[in-house]
Amino acid sequence: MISVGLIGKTNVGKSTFFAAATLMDVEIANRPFVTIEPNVGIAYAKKKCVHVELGVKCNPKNSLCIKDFRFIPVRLIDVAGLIPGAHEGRGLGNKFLDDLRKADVLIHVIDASGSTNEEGQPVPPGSRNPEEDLAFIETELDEWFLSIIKKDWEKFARTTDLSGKDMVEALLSKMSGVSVNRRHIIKALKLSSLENVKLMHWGEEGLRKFSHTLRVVSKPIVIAANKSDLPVSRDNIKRLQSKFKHVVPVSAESELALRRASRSGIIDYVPGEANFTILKRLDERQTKAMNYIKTNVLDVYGTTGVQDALNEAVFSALEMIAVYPVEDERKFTNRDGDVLPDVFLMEKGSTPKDLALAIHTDLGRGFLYAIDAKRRMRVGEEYLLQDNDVIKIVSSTARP
Ligand SMILES: Nc1nc2c(ncn2[C@@H]2O[C@H](COP(=O)(O)OP(=O)(O)OP(=O)(O)O)[C@@H](O)[C@H]2O)c(=O)[nH]1
Repeated sequence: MISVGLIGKTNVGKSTFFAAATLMDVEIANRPFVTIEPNVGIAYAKKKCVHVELGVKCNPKNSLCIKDFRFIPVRLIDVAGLIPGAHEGRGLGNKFLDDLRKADVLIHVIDASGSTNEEGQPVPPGSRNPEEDLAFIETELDEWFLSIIKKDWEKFARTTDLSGKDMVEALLSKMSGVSVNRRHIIKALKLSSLENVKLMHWGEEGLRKFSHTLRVVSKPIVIAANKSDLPVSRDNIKRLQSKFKHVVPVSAESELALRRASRSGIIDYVPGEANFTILKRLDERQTKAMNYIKTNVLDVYGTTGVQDALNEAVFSALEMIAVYPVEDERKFTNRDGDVLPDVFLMEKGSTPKDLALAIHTDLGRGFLYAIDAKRRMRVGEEYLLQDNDVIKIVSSTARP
Protein backbone atom coordinates (compact mmCIF):
# COMPACT_ATOMS: atom_id res chain seq x y z
CA MET A 1 0.00 0.00 0.00
CA ILE A 2 1.22 3.50 -0.83
CA SER A 3 2.28 5.54 2.20
CA VAL A 4 1.63 9.27 2.29
CA GLY A 5 3.50 11.23 4.96
CA LEU A 6 1.77 14.30 6.36
CA ILE A 7 4.17 16.99 7.49
CA GLY A 8 3.84 20.55 8.71
CA LYS A 9 4.57 22.75 11.68
CA THR A 10 2.22 23.15 14.64
CA ASN A 11 -1.11 24.93 14.22
CA VAL A 12 -1.33 24.87 10.46
CA GLY A 13 -4.17 22.33 10.48
CA LYS A 14 -2.27 19.06 10.09
CA SER A 15 -4.43 17.23 12.66
CA THR A 16 -7.58 18.59 11.05
CA PHE A 17 -6.36 17.39 7.63
CA PHE A 18 -5.52 13.96 9.05
CA ALA A 19 -8.95 13.68 10.74
CA ALA A 20 -10.78 14.77 7.58
CA ALA A 21 -8.81 12.54 5.23
CA THR A 22 -9.25 9.42 7.34
CA LEU A 23 -12.94 9.86 8.13
CA MET A 24 -15.11 7.87 5.75
CA ASP A 25 -18.60 6.73 6.50
CA VAL A 26 -18.14 3.36 4.81
CA GLU A 27 -15.62 0.83 6.00
CA ILE A 28 -14.00 -1.70 3.72
CA ALA A 29 -15.36 -5.15 4.56
CA ASN A 30 -12.15 -7.09 4.23
CA ARG A 31 -9.49 -4.50 4.14
CA PRO A 32 -6.00 -5.92 3.62
CA PHE A 33 -4.34 -6.25 6.97
CA VAL A 34 -2.49 -3.15 8.03
CA THR A 35 -0.95 -2.43 11.38
CA ILE A 36 -2.47 0.78 12.54
CA GLU A 37 -0.24 2.80 14.80
CA PRO A 38 -1.57 5.86 16.60
CA ASN A 39 -0.29 8.19 13.93
CA VAL A 40 -1.39 6.07 10.97
CA GLY A 41 -4.77 6.16 9.31
CA ILE A 42 -6.33 5.04 6.08
CA ALA A 43 -7.09 7.72 3.51
CA TYR A 44 -8.08 7.23 -0.10
CA ALA A 45 -7.06 8.15 -3.61
CA LYS A 46 -10.16 8.72 -5.69
CA LYS A 47 -10.87 8.17 -9.37
CA LYS A 48 -13.76 7.29 -11.64
CA CYS A 49 -14.39 3.54 -11.32
CA VAL A 50 -13.78 1.51 -14.46
CA HIS A 51 -17.21 -0.14 -14.01
CA VAL A 52 -18.69 3.00 -15.59
CA GLU A 53 -16.70 2.56 -18.79
CA LEU A 54 -17.47 -1.17 -18.89
CA GLY A 55 -21.16 -0.71 -18.16
CA VAL A 56 -21.21 -3.21 -15.29
CA LYS A 57 -21.92 -3.01 -11.58
CA CYS A 58 -18.87 -3.58 -9.41
CA ASN A 59 -18.40 -5.45 -6.19
CA PRO A 60 -15.38 -3.81 -4.55
CA LYS A 61 -13.28 -5.75 -2.04
CA ASN A 62 -9.96 -3.99 -1.48
CA SER A 63 -11.38 -0.53 -2.08
CA LEU A 64 -14.68 1.36 -2.02
CA CYS A 65 -16.96 2.46 -4.81
CA ILE A 66 -19.18 5.41 -3.97
CA LYS A 67 -21.36 6.96 -6.67
CA ASP A 68 -19.15 5.68 -9.50
CA PHE A 69 -15.90 6.72 -7.81
CA ARG A 70 -13.31 4.18 -6.67
CA PHE A 71 -11.68 5.08 -3.39
CA ILE A 72 -8.35 3.29 -3.19
CA PRO A 73 -6.82 3.00 0.29
CA VAL A 74 -3.47 4.58 1.05
CA ARG A 75 -1.68 4.74 4.37
CA LEU A 76 -1.61 8.26 5.82
CA ILE A 77 1.21 8.81 8.31
CA ASP A 78 1.15 11.83 10.57
CA VAL A 79 4.84 12.69 10.74
CA ALA A 80 5.26 14.75 13.87
CA GLY A 81 8.36 16.65 14.82
CA LEU A 82 9.68 17.93 11.55
CA ILE A 83 10.85 21.31 12.81
CA PRO A 84 13.89 23.42 11.89
CA GLY A 85 16.99 21.63 13.17
CA ALA A 86 15.21 18.26 13.44
CA HIS A 87 18.00 16.50 11.51
CA GLU A 88 20.35 17.56 14.32
CA GLY A 89 18.03 16.00 16.87
CA ARG A 90 15.91 19.05 17.78
CA GLY A 91 12.34 18.28 18.80
CA LEU A 92 11.33 14.64 18.68
CA GLY A 93 14.77 13.61 17.51
CA ASN A 94 14.81 10.81 15.04
CA LYS A 95 11.37 9.31 15.50
CA PHE A 96 10.08 11.41 12.61
CA LEU A 97 12.85 10.13 10.37
CA ASP A 98 11.54 6.63 10.78
CA ASP A 99 8.05 7.75 9.76
CA LEU A 100 9.45 9.75 6.89
CA ARG A 101 11.47 6.83 5.65
CA LYS A 102 8.27 4.85 5.15
CA ALA A 103 6.59 7.60 3.13
CA ASP A 104 6.50 7.34 -0.67
CA VAL A 105 5.26 10.91 -1.02
CA LEU A 106 4.75 13.82 1.35
CA ILE A 107 1.88 16.24 1.82
CA HIS A 108 3.18 19.40 3.43
CA VAL A 109 0.37 21.27 5.16
CA ILE A 110 1.06 24.99 5.39
CA ASP A 111 -1.01 27.86 6.69
CA ALA A 112 -1.78 29.81 3.50
CA SER A 113 -3.35 32.63 5.49
CA GLY A 114 0.02 33.43 7.03
CA SER A 115 -1.39 33.43 10.55
CA THR A 116 1.17 31.18 12.25
CA ASN A 117 4.82 32.06 12.72
CA GLU A 118 7.81 29.72 12.33
CA GLU A 119 7.23 28.25 15.79
CA GLY A 120 3.54 27.63 15.06
CA GLN A 121 2.29 30.46 17.25
CA PRO A 122 -0.68 32.51 16.07
CA VAL A 123 0.09 35.89 14.51
CA PRO A 124 -2.34 38.29 12.77
CA PRO A 125 -3.56 36.75 9.48
CA GLY A 126 -1.48 37.84 6.50
CA SER A 127 1.51 38.88 8.57
CA ARG A 128 3.66 35.91 7.59
CA ASN A 129 4.68 34.76 4.16
CA PRO A 130 3.79 31.03 3.95
CA GLU A 131 6.61 30.47 1.45
CA GLU A 132 9.07 30.67 4.31
CA ASP A 133 7.76 27.37 5.61
CA LEU A 134 8.62 25.55 2.42
CA ALA A 135 12.36 26.09 2.45
CA PHE A 136 13.13 24.68 5.88
CA ILE A 137 11.41 21.36 5.18
CA GLU A 138 13.49 20.91 2.06
CA THR A 139 16.65 21.76 3.95
CA GLU A 140 15.81 19.25 6.67
CA LEU A 141 15.16 16.49 4.18
CA ASP A 142 18.29 17.30 2.16
CA GLU A 143 20.46 17.25 5.27
CA TRP A 144 18.99 13.93 6.29
CA PHE A 145 19.73 12.34 2.90
CA LEU A 146 23.20 13.88 2.86
CA SER A 147 24.06 12.58 6.32
CA ILE A 148 23.18 9.04 5.26
CA ILE A 149 25.16 9.12 2.06
CA LYS A 150 28.18 10.75 3.68
CA LYS A 151 28.55 8.11 6.36
CA ASP A 152 31.75 6.13 5.58
CA TRP A 153 31.67 7.58 2.07
CA GLU A 154 35.44 7.45 1.38
CA LYS A 155 35.68 3.77 2.16
CA PHE A 156 32.42 2.96 0.36
CA ALA A 157 33.47 4.86 -2.78
CA ARG A 158 36.90 3.24 -2.89
CA THR A 159 35.63 -0.30 -2.34
CA THR A 160 32.86 0.07 -4.92
CA ASP A 161 35.07 1.66 -7.57
CA LEU A 162 37.98 -0.71 -7.14
CA SER A 163 35.93 -3.90 -6.97
CA GLY A 164 34.08 -2.94 -10.15
CA LYS A 165 30.75 -3.41 -8.37
CA ASP A 166 27.62 -2.06 -10.00
CA MET A 167 27.27 1.57 -8.88
CA VAL A 168 23.47 1.47 -8.83
CA GLU A 169 23.39 -1.68 -6.70
CA ALA A 170 25.93 -0.27 -4.27
CA LEU A 171 24.11 3.07 -3.89
CA LEU A 172 20.81 1.24 -3.52
CA SER A 173 22.04 -0.70 -0.52
CA LYS A 174 23.75 2.37 0.93
CA MET A 175 20.52 4.38 0.75
CA SER A 176 18.24 1.57 1.94
CA GLY A 177 17.66 3.60 5.12
CA VAL A 178 15.56 6.11 3.23
CA SER A 179 13.57 3.54 1.25
CA VAL A 180 14.58 4.42 -2.24
CA ASN A 181 14.30 2.04 -5.17
CA ARG A 182 16.47 1.27 -8.15
CA ARG A 183 14.48 3.57 -10.43
CA HIS A 184 15.05 6.50 -8.04
CA ILE A 185 18.80 5.89 -7.97
CA ILE A 186 19.07 5.63 -11.76
CA LYS A 187 17.00 8.79 -12.24
CA ALA A 188 18.97 10.76 -9.64
CA LEU A 189 22.31 9.69 -11.17
CA LYS A 190 21.14 10.80 -14.57
CA LEU A 191 19.68 14.12 -13.42
CA SER A 192 22.83 14.98 -11.53
CA SER A 193 25.03 13.86 -14.49
CA LEU A 194 27.01 11.48 -12.31
CA GLU A 195 26.17 8.19 -13.97
CA ASN A 196 29.60 7.97 -15.60
CA VAL A 197 31.67 9.53 -12.83
CA LYS A 198 33.60 7.25 -10.48
CA LEU A 199 32.31 7.58 -6.92
CA MET A 200 35.78 8.54 -5.69
CA HIS A 201 35.62 11.62 -7.91
CA TRP A 202 32.23 12.93 -6.78
CA GLY A 203 33.56 15.30 -4.13
CA GLU A 204 31.41 17.34 -1.75
CA GLU A 205 29.56 19.07 -4.60
CA GLY A 206 28.70 15.80 -6.30
CA LEU A 207 27.49 14.26 -3.05
CA ARG A 208 25.25 17.25 -2.33
CA LYS A 209 23.88 17.30 -5.84
CA PHE A 210 23.14 13.59 -5.86
CA SER A 211 21.55 13.42 -2.41
CA HIS A 212 19.39 16.47 -3.15
CA THR A 213 18.25 15.04 -6.48
CA LEU A 214 17.58 11.66 -4.93
CA ARG A 215 15.46 13.32 -2.25
CA VAL A 216 13.44 15.24 -4.84
CA VAL A 217 12.91 12.12 -6.93
CA SER A 218 12.12 9.71 -4.09
CA LYS A 219 10.10 11.90 -1.72
CA PRO A 220 8.03 14.24 -3.89
CA ILE A 221 6.15 16.92 -1.96
CA VAL A 222 2.60 18.15 -2.45
CA ILE A 223 1.80 21.45 -0.77
CA ALA A 224 -1.59 21.62 0.93
CA ALA A 225 -2.19 25.36 1.17
CA ASN A 226 -4.58 25.17 4.11
CA LYS A 227 -7.09 27.69 5.49
CA SER A 228 -8.13 28.53 1.94
CA ASP A 229 -11.47 29.69 3.33
CA LEU A 230 -9.88 32.82 4.79
CA PRO A 231 -9.95 35.59 2.15
CA VAL A 232 -6.41 36.62 3.11
CA SER A 233 -5.20 33.24 1.75
CA ARG A 234 -6.28 33.89 -1.83
CA ASP A 235 -3.36 35.96 -3.04
CA ASN A 236 -0.88 33.77 -1.18
CA ILE A 237 -2.29 30.67 -2.87
CA LYS A 238 -2.09 32.28 -6.32
CA ARG A 239 1.52 33.24 -5.70
CA LEU A 240 2.44 29.80 -4.38
CA GLN A 241 0.84 28.14 -7.40
CA SER A 242 2.77 30.33 -9.80
CA LYS A 243 6.09 29.51 -8.12
CA PHE A 244 5.86 25.87 -7.01
CA LYS A 245 4.68 22.53 -8.32
CA HIS A 246 1.83 20.55 -6.73
CA VAL A 247 0.19 23.36 -4.74
CA VAL A 248 -3.39 22.51 -3.76
CA PRO A 249 -5.73 25.00 -2.03
CA VAL A 250 -7.22 23.21 0.98
CA SER A 251 -9.69 23.91 3.72
CA ALA A 252 -9.23 20.97 6.05
CA GLU A 253 -11.77 22.30 8.52
CA SER A 254 -14.44 22.51 5.82
CA GLU A 255 -13.76 18.97 4.64
CA LEU A 256 -13.93 17.69 8.21
CA ALA A 257 -17.27 19.45 8.74
CA LEU A 258 -18.68 18.03 5.50
CA ARG A 259 -17.52 14.48 6.23
CA ARG A 260 -18.91 14.66 9.76
CA ALA A 261 -22.23 16.01 8.53
CA SER A 262 -22.33 13.27 5.91
CA ARG A 263 -21.56 10.59 8.47
CA SER A 264 -24.40 11.75 10.68
CA GLY A 265 -26.82 11.76 7.76
CA ILE A 266 -27.36 15.51 7.66
CA ILE A 267 -26.01 15.92 4.16
CA ASP A 268 -25.17 13.73 1.21
CA TYR A 269 -21.54 14.41 0.30
CA VAL A 270 -18.97 12.42 -1.63
CA PRO A 271 -15.44 13.45 -0.55
CA GLY A 272 -13.81 15.69 -3.08
CA GLU A 273 -17.01 16.74 -4.84
CA ALA A 274 -18.02 20.33 -5.52
CA ASN A 275 -21.52 19.96 -4.08
CA PHE A 276 -23.46 18.46 -1.23
CA THR A 277 -27.18 17.90 -0.76
CA ILE A 278 -28.94 18.78 2.45
CA LEU A 279 -30.97 15.81 3.68
CA LYS A 280 -32.40 17.09 6.95
CA ARG A 281 -33.62 20.37 8.37
CA LEU A 282 -30.53 22.20 9.60
CA ASP A 283 -30.47 24.28 12.73
CA GLU A 284 -29.18 27.84 12.60
CA ARG A 285 -25.59 26.94 13.44
CA GLN A 286 -25.46 24.17 10.84
CA THR A 287 -27.01 26.42 8.19
CA LYS A 288 -24.38 29.04 8.89
CA ALA A 289 -21.54 26.52 8.70
CA MET A 290 -22.76 25.02 5.42
CA ASN A 291 -23.27 28.47 3.88
CA TYR A 292 -19.78 29.49 4.97
CA ILE A 293 -18.22 26.43 3.31
CA LYS A 294 -20.20 26.95 0.13
CA THR A 295 -19.42 30.67 -0.19
CA ASN A 296 -15.81 30.72 0.98
CA VAL A 297 -14.53 27.40 -0.26
CA LEU A 298 -16.64 25.51 -2.81
CA ASP A 299 -17.70 28.57 -4.82
CA VAL A 300 -14.13 29.89 -4.85
CA TYR A 301 -12.00 26.77 -5.36
CA GLY A 302 -14.48 24.13 -6.50
CA THR A 303 -13.66 21.69 -3.70
CA THR A 304 -12.28 21.70 -0.16
CA GLY A 305 -9.02 20.31 -1.57
CA VAL A 306 -8.34 17.51 0.92
CA GLN A 307 -9.20 14.81 -1.60
CA ASP A 308 -7.42 16.76 -4.35
CA ALA A 309 -4.23 16.88 -2.28
CA LEU A 310 -4.33 13.10 -1.81
CA ASN A 311 -5.02 12.60 -5.51
CA GLU A 312 -2.24 15.00 -6.46
CA ALA A 313 0.15 13.00 -4.29
CA VAL A 314 -0.80 9.63 -5.73
CA PHE A 315 -1.64 10.33 -9.37
CA SER A 316 0.47 13.37 -10.13
CA ALA A 317 3.53 13.44 -7.86
CA LEU A 318 3.91 9.64 -7.80
CA GLU A 319 2.38 9.15 -11.26
CA MET A 320 0.47 6.06 -10.20
CA ILE A 321 -2.04 4.33 -12.43
CA ALA A 322 -4.98 2.16 -11.36
CA VAL A 323 -5.12 -1.42 -12.62
CA TYR A 324 -7.89 -3.95 -11.94
CA PRO A 325 -6.78 -7.60 -11.81
CA VAL A 326 -9.48 -10.19 -12.58
CA GLU A 327 -9.56 -13.96 -12.98
CA ASP A 328 -12.37 -14.13 -15.54
CA GLU A 329 -11.59 -11.70 -18.34
CA ARG A 330 -15.06 -11.96 -19.86
CA LYS A 331 -17.08 -11.27 -16.76
CA PHE A 332 -14.40 -9.12 -15.08
CA THR A 333 -14.69 -11.20 -11.92
CA ASN A 334 -12.53 -12.98 -9.37
CA ARG A 335 -13.04 -16.67 -8.67
CA ASP A 336 -15.93 -15.87 -6.31
CA GLY A 337 -17.80 -14.02 -9.02
CA ASP A 338 -17.17 -10.56 -7.60
CA VAL A 339 -17.05 -7.98 -10.39
CA LEU A 340 -13.92 -5.78 -10.47
CA PRO A 341 -13.17 -6.64 -6.84
CA ASP A 342 -9.70 -5.16 -6.54
CA VAL A 343 -7.76 -2.25 -7.84
CA PHE A 344 -4.00 -1.85 -7.55
CA LEU A 345 -2.02 1.35 -7.71
CA MET A 346 0.99 0.72 -9.94
CA GLU A 347 3.87 2.90 -11.01
CA LYS A 348 3.62 4.20 -14.56
CA GLY A 349 5.80 1.95 -16.68
CA SER A 350 4.86 -1.22 -14.78
CA THR A 351 4.28 -4.44 -16.66
CA PRO A 352 1.73 -7.24 -16.14
CA LYS A 353 4.48 -9.21 -14.41
CA ASP A 354 4.95 -6.35 -11.94
CA LEU A 355 1.22 -6.52 -11.30
CA ALA A 356 1.42 -10.29 -10.75
CA LEU A 357 4.26 -9.76 -8.27
CA ALA A 358 2.27 -7.06 -6.48
CA ILE A 359 -0.65 -9.47 -6.08
CA HIS A 360 1.45 -12.39 -4.92
CA THR A 361 5.12 -13.34 -5.29
CA ASP A 362 4.20 -16.83 -6.48
CA LEU A 363 1.88 -15.48 -9.13
CA GLY A 364 4.70 -13.29 -10.38
CA ARG A 365 7.28 -16.05 -10.31
CA GLY A 366 5.22 -18.27 -12.55
CA PHE A 367 4.09 -15.44 -14.83
CA LEU A 368 3.39 -16.67 -18.37
CA TYR A 369 1.34 -13.92 -20.00
CA ALA A 370 -1.63 -11.67 -19.32
CA ILE A 371 -4.92 -10.88 -20.97
CA ASP A 372 -6.03 -7.31 -21.44
CA ALA A 373 -9.71 -7.84 -20.64
CA LYS A 374 -10.95 -4.67 -22.30
CA ARG A 375 -9.37 -5.43 -25.66
CA ARG A 376 -9.62 -9.21 -25.17
CA MET A 377 -5.99 -9.47 -26.16
CA ARG A 378 -3.02 -11.44 -24.96
CA VAL A 379 -0.18 -9.24 -23.75
CA GLY A 380 3.33 -10.21 -22.71
CA GLU A 381 5.88 -9.19 -20.16
CA GLU A 382 6.91 -6.20 -22.25
CA TYR A 383 3.44 -4.62 -22.28
CA LEU A 384 3.20 -1.37 -20.31
CA LEU A 385 0.11 -1.26 -18.15
CA GLN A 386 -2.27 1.62 -18.84
CA ASP A 387 -4.45 3.50 -16.41
CA ASN A 388 -7.75 1.67 -15.81
CA ASP A 389 -6.54 -1.55 -17.42
CA VAL A 390 -8.42 -4.70 -16.47
CA ILE A 391 -5.94 -7.57 -16.50
CA LYS A 392 -6.04 -11.32 -16.13
CA ILE A 393 -2.74 -12.90 -15.17
CA VAL A 394 -1.92 -16.35 -16.47
CA SER A 395 0.71 -18.02 -14.33
CA SER A 396 2.17 -21.50 -14.05
CA THR A 397 1.98 -21.25 -10.29
CA ALA A 398 -1.56 -21.34 -8.97
CA ARG A 399 -2.53 -18.81 -6.35
CA PRO A 400 -2.58 -20.25 -2.86
N1 LIG B 1 -9.87 28.92 8.97
C1 LIG B 1 -9.41 27.67 9.02
N2 LIG B 1 -8.85 27.20 10.14
C2 LIG B 1 -8.40 25.93 10.15
C3 LIG B 1 -8.52 25.08 9.02
N3 LIG B 1 -7.99 23.88 9.34
C4 LIG B 1 -7.57 23.97 10.61
N4 LIG B 1 -7.83 25.20 11.11
C5 LIG B 1 -7.57 25.69 12.46
O1 LIG B 1 -6.18 25.75 12.70
C6 LIG B 1 -5.91 25.46 14.05
C7 LIG B 1 -4.86 24.37 14.13
O2 LIG B 1 -5.41 23.19 13.62
P1 LIG B 1 -4.81 21.73 13.99
O3 LIG B 1 -5.39 20.77 13.06
O4 LIG B 1 -4.96 21.49 15.43
O5 LIG B 1 -3.29 22.05 13.66
P2 LIG B 1 -2.00 21.13 13.70
O6 LIG B 1 -1.12 21.63 12.62
O7 LIG B 1 -2.30 19.71 13.67
O8 LIG B 1 -1.40 21.54 15.07
P3 LIG B 1 -0.82 20.59 16.20
O9 LIG B 1 -1.81 19.50 16.44
O10 LIG B 1 -0.71 21.54 17.36
O11 LIG B 1 0.49 20.12 15.68
C8 LIG B 1 -7.22 25.08 14.69
O12 LIG B 1 -7.74 26.19 15.38
C9 LIG B 1 -8.10 24.73 13.51
O13 LIG B 1 -9.45 24.96 13.78
C10 LIG B 1 -9.13 25.60 7.85
O14 LIG B 1 -9.30 24.95 6.82
N5 LIG B 1 -9.55 26.90 7.92
